[in-house]
Order: sequence, then C-alpha cells, then structure tokens
Amino acid sequence: MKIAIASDHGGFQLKNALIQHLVQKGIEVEDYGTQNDVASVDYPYYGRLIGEAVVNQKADYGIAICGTGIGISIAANKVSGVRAALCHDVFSAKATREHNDSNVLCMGQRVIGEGLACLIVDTWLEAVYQGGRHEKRVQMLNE
Ligand SMILES: O=C(CO)[C@H](O)[C@H](O)COP(=O)(O)O
Repeated sequence: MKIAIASDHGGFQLKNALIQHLVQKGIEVEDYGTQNDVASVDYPYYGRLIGEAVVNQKADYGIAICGTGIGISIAANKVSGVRAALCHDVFSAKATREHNDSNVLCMGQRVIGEGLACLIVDTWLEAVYQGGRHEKRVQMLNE
C-alpha cells in the first residue's frame, strides 16, 4: 500500500508525525509537501496535489492536513474522483471507509492531537468498504 500525504504550514507538524507513524508500520509514504511551517503556503494547492495523486493512481490513498482540515478537504474534493473525508473521531473514520469508500482522509492539526490522529489513520486504513447498498450512492458521487 502506498499513501500520498501533504499539508499546508498549519498541518506540517502533524504530517511529520503521521509519516513517522506510517513508515514504522511498514507503509510506503510519498510526501507532497509542504516542507516547513515557517513559510505560509496555500492549502488549496496541497489539497489538489493529493487529490490528483490518488485519482492518477500515484498512490492508493491520500492524507491531507491543514490547520482545521476543512480547507484542504474542500480543495481535495474539487478533484473529480476524490472522496475526501474530514474525520476527527474514530467512528467517522471507520464509517467513511465502509460507506463512502473515501480515498482521502483529512484532519486538522489545530483540532486534534497526534495520538488520536494516528488512531484515526489506523482505523481508516483498516476499515473495508462494504459495497452493497452503498454502491449506488458512491456511483452518484462519482457522477
Ligand atoms: O485550516 C486551514 C484551512 O482550513 C489553514 O491551515 C488555515 O486557514 C491557515 O491559517 P493561517 O494562515 O492563519 O496559519
């Protein structure tokens, strides 16, 4: 499995923590930036990068972080084929894989701590899309 990950300056520290967490688990990670939290950068650029990496199959899934997670999730969802989910709790992380077949996970560094964020990532990656009644709805999203 390969994960594409990106953040703006507001999510840079959490991005680093998640990269470390994923690499420790043996998961391949490609870092699409940003490279520091000194320079103020624009989350729409990084949301688009992650969205395009996923739909162009450069990675199996994407993770996108900003201060709130909101702006970068809006940006990622502008890319056709992206189903980005903003999750700050474990229930939502599991449900969005099972029901929405989400392919990008978004979180906010200014909202949750690293421990919970790692647990959300693990839950999201382990959950399995259920298909069935959800197929038609996901198809509607794609259309
Ligand atoms: O959360 C975000 C977007 O939803 C951004 O990270 C946030 O707006 C950046 O703010 P600032 O420029 O004040 O650091």
